[in-house]
Amino acid sequence: MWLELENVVRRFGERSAVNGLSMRLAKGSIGCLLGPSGCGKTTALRCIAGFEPVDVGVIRAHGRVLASENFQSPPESRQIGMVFQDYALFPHLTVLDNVAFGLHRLDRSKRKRRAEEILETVGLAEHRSHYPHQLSGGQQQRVALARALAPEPEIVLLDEPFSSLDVELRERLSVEVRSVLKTLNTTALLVTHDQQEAFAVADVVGVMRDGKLEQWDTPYQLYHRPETRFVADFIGQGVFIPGEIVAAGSVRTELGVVRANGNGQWQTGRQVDLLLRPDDVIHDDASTLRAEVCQRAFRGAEFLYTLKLASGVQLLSLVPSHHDHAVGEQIGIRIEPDHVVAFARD
Ligand SMILES: Nc1ncnc2c1ncn2[C@@H]1O[C@H](COP(=O)(O)OP(=O)(O)OP(=O)(O)O)[C@@H](O)[C@H]1O
Repeated sequence: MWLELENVVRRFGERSAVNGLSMRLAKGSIGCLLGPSGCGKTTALRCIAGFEPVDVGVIRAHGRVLASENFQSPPESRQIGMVFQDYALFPHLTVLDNVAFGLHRLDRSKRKRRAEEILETVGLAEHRSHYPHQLSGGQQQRVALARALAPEPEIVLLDEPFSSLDVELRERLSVEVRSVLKTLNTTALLVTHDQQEAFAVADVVGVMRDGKLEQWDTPYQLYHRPETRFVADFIGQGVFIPGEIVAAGSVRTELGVVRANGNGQWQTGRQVDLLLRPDDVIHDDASTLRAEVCQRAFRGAEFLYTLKLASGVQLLSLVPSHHDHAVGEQIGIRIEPDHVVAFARD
């Protein structure tokens, strides 16, 4: 593994900001720590970079121990590049000089060539003589990325790199940054509280809660196979509906018997909650199962309908927008069972 954290703990007084964090990232992979404010993402990143010591546990990277309880290698020897939220560019240096800044080991002409090469990769070659204030926020962040990548670090850490940008730019830049990292086969770890960003950039995402990971998985698995309710709630939209297990993998609900993937034991008679995502509830005129439209949000290509069952239980359903139904109308629905997940009720 190229980056490995084993049971890492970092305490501030009584409180453990990072509290038994374990994760592994393969060479060339992009990982992401995703979680609500205060869950310890930034502290974890700072421990990896060497700006915070580790109280318990070990951090290994590219074949070396970087930090453990009684050892801290200095940040500058870790071969780790950092990209911060606020770019932290030098205002009095040109784009080219900003990027060349970290290349002090190379001679002058090699520095310039390397800086030009990496500016080409991030699509900013023609801005090489500009100063940071002459660039847009997105361009400045790409310069910051180029500067971090120029010395060819073994790992790049990105701390909320897009959060000061507007939504549209954020989306575009996440895709661009992923493409640059993949082109260079760079191993990277991103920290964000924005799920869309995590999914757009990373191969593998860890949902953090109270200083540790709830699940470290592909975006697809996190969305369709959340292992805990916290992950199910934090990732994507959805509702829980009550049910009872009637056989392994079968749950009786108000919607009929639904096939489901379980995260608990399949004892017959056990009470569970089924997670239904908006894409699990399909609009089907031919279905005898009916639900009333309570709310609708137009999203261009689709409507997000909030539907009410006879019992009053509400569902969300994503429906192509040419199916234009009014609030109060009854529509036919069926459940697409492939991805339904059941959670045992305590
Ligand atoms: N230097 C510090 N001294 C004391 N407490 C700290 C310090 N740094 C972080 N903390 C605390 O540790 C917890 C985790 O903070 P951290 O910044 O790692 O969270 P985060 O998930 O990155 O949050 P955010 O998304 O809001 O930045 C918080 O309760 C924070 O107040």
